[in-house]
Amino acid sequence: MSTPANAASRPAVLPITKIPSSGLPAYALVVGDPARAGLVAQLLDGAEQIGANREYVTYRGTWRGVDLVVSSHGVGGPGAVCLFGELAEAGVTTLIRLGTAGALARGIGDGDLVVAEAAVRDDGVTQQLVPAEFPAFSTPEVTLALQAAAREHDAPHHRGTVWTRAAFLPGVLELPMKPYQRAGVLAIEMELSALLVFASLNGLRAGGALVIDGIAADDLVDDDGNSGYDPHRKVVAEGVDRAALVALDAVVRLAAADAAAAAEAAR
Ligand SMILES: O=P(O)(O)O[C@H]1O[C@H](CO)[C@@H](O)[C@H]1O
Ligand SMILES: O=c1cc[nH]c(=O)[nH]1
Repeated sequence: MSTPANAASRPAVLPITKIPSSGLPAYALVVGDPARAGLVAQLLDGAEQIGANREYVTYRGTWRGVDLVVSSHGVGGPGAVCLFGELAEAGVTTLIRLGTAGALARGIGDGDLVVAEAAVRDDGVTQQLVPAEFPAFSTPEVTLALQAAAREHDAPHHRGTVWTRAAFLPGVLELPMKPYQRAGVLAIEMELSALLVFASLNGLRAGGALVIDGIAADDLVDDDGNSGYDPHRKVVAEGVDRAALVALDAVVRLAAADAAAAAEAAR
């Protein structure tokens, strides 16, 4: 049998993340911080690092019998989309962002989890992929799996919309924090809408579980311009540990449902 020219020339690893170019499992957790990817990998059975380049560090392993990858995407939507694209090319079809975020609404405490139903598209990249009116929404079954897993782990959690914003802190322009707060947006972070839109455009499933690391960084800057943003507190680390288990168990729930659907289809 002859080999198609493009298959013969396919690289063993992909150029931006250096992950294998094919054969990855269907499920991925994506996180901003490479150290967080390592932390999740430590929970997995048989974890091995399968890629490391720039801010992108990827591990593969098994959680409760489900094969999955965990990858870091760094800070910001444009770079994160590079990871999502290469994961999809290599075989991933479901992506859950396990991130951190600042609280925008009252009643959301440090270490709490926000399960995202949708995101405001201020990510600075998807405007170049599809018109701005296109929605950024989580796949409903991913949202429900995350919520069920959060309940199972007694993790304090909230479900709703988050604001994905390219600018970590504002410059001289006024950004619409107050209107989004009045609209009920729960939290602010920097990559989720890029993931949700990328997933929609590519027929993938996606969602987000975000650990609250304080109020929005905008509101933590003092009169002298010093930032009080501190995502390194114990309450946040404990929230991340809890959220990692929630996200992994959400993957188990999705995998079980996928297996049942495949068995049903085969009958
Ligand atoms: O902790 P991660 O997942 O990186 O998420 C949040 O933290 C970073 C800002 O410090 C941004 O990437 C933001 O989205
Ligand atoms: O992106 C982020 C993360 C935490 N807090 C913020 O205000 N923004």
